[in-house]
Amino acid sequence: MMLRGLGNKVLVLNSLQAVFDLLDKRSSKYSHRPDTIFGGELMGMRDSMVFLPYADEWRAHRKLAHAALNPAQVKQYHTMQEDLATSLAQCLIESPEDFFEHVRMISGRIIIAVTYGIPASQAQTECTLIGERFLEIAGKAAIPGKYLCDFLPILKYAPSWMSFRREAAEGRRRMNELLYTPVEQVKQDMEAGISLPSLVRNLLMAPPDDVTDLERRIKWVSGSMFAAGVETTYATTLSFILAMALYPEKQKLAQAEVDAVIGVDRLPTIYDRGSLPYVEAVIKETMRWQPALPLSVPRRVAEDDFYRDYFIPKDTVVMPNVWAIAYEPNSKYDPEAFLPERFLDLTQPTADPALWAFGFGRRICPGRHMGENSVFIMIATLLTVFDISADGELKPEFTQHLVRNPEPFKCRIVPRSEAKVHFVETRAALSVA
Ligand code: HEM
Repeated sequence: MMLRGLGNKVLVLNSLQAVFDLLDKRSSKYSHRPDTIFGGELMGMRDSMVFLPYADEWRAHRKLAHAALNPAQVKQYHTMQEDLATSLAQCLIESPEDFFEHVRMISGRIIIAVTYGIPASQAQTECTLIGERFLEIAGKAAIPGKYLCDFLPILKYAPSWMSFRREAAEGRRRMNELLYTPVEQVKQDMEAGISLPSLVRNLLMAPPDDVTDLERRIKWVSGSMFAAGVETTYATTLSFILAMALYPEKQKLAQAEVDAVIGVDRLPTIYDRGSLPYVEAVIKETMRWQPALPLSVPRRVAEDDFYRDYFIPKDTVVMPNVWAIAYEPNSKYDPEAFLPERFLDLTQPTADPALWAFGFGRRICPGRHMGENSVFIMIATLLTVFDISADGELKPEFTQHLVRNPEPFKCRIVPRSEAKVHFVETRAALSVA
């Protein structure tokens, strides 16, 4: 579907086949990002990995990200992720009604811990808050049409006292704080010999060959991790809590599997992932039922192209309509229903969200292995320790941002037994993160 307006052209791709044909098979033409005036130019986010043009600078960032986030490397972050999932359980035992804030703070702390290795201390909380302050403005900058200057680029020359110019300047200041403060902390910790394993420490100690201008690039890569990793992890975990409150019978089935496989005398670990197929199906169904990025992250076509007799002009913005892929009609399973079973049925396969939720081709999410582990350990820990149920009538509503989050809702999150509370306390006492 092609949309045109105010001199812009937007191509919406509504099938997995079309998305693969263009974004995967023709990666060299379809791997650019659209330019934005507010976020990209005025705030300066154009230099972050998410928005960089598909060129050498982006390749250097991806090389650093791959060195730190490939499947072998992410294993060293398992303990930190498990510690922080336990922290989430502790917070929920203390004040379950604040579950939105707790999931948000722990999603941020996981990224800070893995990226900078800063332990759970004032320093880590401060870094998370620095990141959150940046996201307040960056999140708005990513909403198409939020700022008029993105449609009328001439407005970028407006006087600096105008409110959107002042907001962009504040966004730039907050972004610089996120880029510099935590990396400086890691360098100090390394000098003092107290740094923990982290993406930044590993890259500073053993940079990949051929990457020059290392420190500046490490700052950008690590800052991009926070911006790209927090909201998606948070949105997926909150959608899971909402699903469990709406579909208690699915929660019971997942809890029965957890109890049978890991037993009733410990908390889950990331190594349990392969032994919990129903829990994995619940996670896939959560990602399908409410995709965190329903229009993925837009691309821009580098040159004129033809596809199935259609002409796609240079600079067209391309939106992979992940929502349409997730809700593709299926003769056996209603796309509107929350049915993890669809992912266990080999006779009527449903496209696995691993194929579309993390993006496509050369720009596929570099944090997907880590993100999947974070989501798994938070969800498996919640299923082990708590019963989640609706508190009054639940009408699911979602934000209309690039990353789609549930709007505030109420639910009860109650420990399943005193013994579970005890495991959380015992495990928390061993925590280093
Ligand atoms: C459930 C969790 C996550 C989901 C659903 C998700 C999804 C996505 C998607 C759809 C894209 C766009 C890819 C494209 O253009 O085709 C993306 C890009 C990106 N993600 Fe993730 N992500 C998640 C977690 C993370 C985490 C934990 C990190 C960092 C540690 C991360 C870092 C990034 C970065 C840096 C990019 C930009 C890549 C580029 O433009 O080259 N993501 N992610």
